[in-house]
Amino acid sequence: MAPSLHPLIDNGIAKGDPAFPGGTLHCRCSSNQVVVTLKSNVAHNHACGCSKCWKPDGALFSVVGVVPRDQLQVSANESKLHVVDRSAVILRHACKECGAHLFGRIEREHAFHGLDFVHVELSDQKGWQEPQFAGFVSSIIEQGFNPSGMDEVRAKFKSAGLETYDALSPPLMDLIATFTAKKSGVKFANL
Ligand SMILES: N[C@@H](CCC(=O)N[C@@H](CSCO)C(=O)NCC(=O)O)C(=O)O
Ligand SMILES: [Zn+2]
Ligand SMILES: [Zn+2]
Repeated sequence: MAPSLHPLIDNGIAKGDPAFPGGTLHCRCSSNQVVVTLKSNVAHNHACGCSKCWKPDGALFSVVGVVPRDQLQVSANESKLHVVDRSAVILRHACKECGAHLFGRIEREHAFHGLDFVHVELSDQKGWQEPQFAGFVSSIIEQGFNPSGMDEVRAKFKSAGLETYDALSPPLMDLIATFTAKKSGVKFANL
């Protein structure tokens, strides 16, 4: 049987609504759920195979997008959140009880500083931007996925209409490299 990439991808991707204004995310506890309100849609939503992004049970990939951090607020049960790994670049705030990651925040100097990372499957609403690409695909091998299955994984993404990359998409890698270049004082050559 083909492996599950992610529930939002396995049975075909539902297109989002570009006019969707945002909504709420909630953790998976049966009571006293942590609730996060987003005042905008997500951007750069993507499947991520890295070892740190939160994946639903049985899924090989996470689906994660970003919102400006000033558009995100924790609306209920904030005291249930803890940071999973304080040494990571993205500080992932997860529910201590159910383990769902409500948001990831970057506090250090970084190309993506100011953006929070969120998982739209934690919302009951429809209209969130659909996944745009798959990143860190080869990283699933580091977590125990047999490398012989990678062709099938990449083919499955392709049939769902997603490009696969082993880091982020070219526009996002360009943003990171531009940030690094500017930080080191590089002067861009004129074409
Ligand atoms: N092979 C590593 C890769 C981890 C990695 O660099 N992940 C990216 C993408 S996460 C969302 O797209 C990253 O920026 N990580 C920073 C962090 O996780 O704090 C692995 O699998 O762990
Ligand atoms: Zn919870
Ligand atoms: Zn990731």
